[in-house]
Amino acid sequence: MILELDCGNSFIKWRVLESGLAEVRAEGVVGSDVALIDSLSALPGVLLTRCRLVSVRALEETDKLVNALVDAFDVVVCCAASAREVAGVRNGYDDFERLGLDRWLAMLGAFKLAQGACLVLDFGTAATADFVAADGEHLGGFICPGMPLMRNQLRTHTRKIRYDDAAAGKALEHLSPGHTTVEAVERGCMLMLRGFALTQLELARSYWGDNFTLFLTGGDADLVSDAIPQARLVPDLVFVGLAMACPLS
Ligand SMILES: Nc1ncnc2c1ncn2[C@@H]1O[C@H](COP(=O)(O)OP(=O)(O)O)[C@@H](O)[C@H]1O
Ligand SMILES: CC(C)(COP(=O)(O)O)[C@@H](O)C(=O)NCCC(=O)O
Ligand SMILES: [K+]
Repeated sequence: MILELDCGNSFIKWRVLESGLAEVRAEGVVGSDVALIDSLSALPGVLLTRCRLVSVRALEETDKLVNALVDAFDVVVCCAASAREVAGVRNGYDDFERLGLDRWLAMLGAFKLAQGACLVLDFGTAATADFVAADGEHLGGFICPGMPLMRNQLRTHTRKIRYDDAAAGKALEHLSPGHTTVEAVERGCMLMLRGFALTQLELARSYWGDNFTLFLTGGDADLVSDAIPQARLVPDLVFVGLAMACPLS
């Protein structure tokens, strides 16, 4: 079986596939290397042989995780690496190695699924936008703080904004102006995310009219999805690209 990992700045997204099949046997989201190994060890009837992984973490941190996986499961690990061009998509950064690998893989996945121009919006620790033209040229992108960074900046850098995560979830049941601190902050940050998304959508329209596909991905994608009904919500977009960057055959 194949283990797939998407190591973001906050969470590790994992899933286990049957070798040679697209079928997902098990999947999850964990906050640490130890929690990952524990979750995988607890899976009944799973024998991992290979692993493909993408990480936006520091090299030493990623190496540490790879070593832990090899020790625990004796897997052969393939780490996605930067490239100038894959599957018809051309990296648009001045220095192609500086482009976040999660962004790159999400673009590869999106271009494969769309077969044409696409806008990829990823809502994780950071919120990112990337534009890929119909000929596969990456036109560049934008990065801004995602929901966890926005709320934590307010909680850390003000004296009186304090609330816990449980209160945060409830505050987002509506989007009317808040009557409590938690409602005001959570709804305000959510509107910032939506504003970001709608601005990217306008830019894409100015480039391509209606001839493009808009993809939403990342753990907080559902915070903006009902504001953009025409978008395709593809939570595993990075994994689609990961399989392209690390073919295991
Ligand atoms: N099962 C989950 N565990 C943790 N966070 C989740 C989960 N499902 C959705 N989220 C949301 O996903 C966000 C993190 O998104 P993610 O794409 O995993 O970030 P990153 O790739 O930067 O680690 C969190 O702010 C949280 O609101
Ligand atoms: C922009 C990111 C921080 C997003 O990371 P994430 O929110 O998915 O954890 C990551 O793609 C990254 O570290 N990129 C390198 C800088 C760049 O893409 O220009
Ligand atoms: K991510």
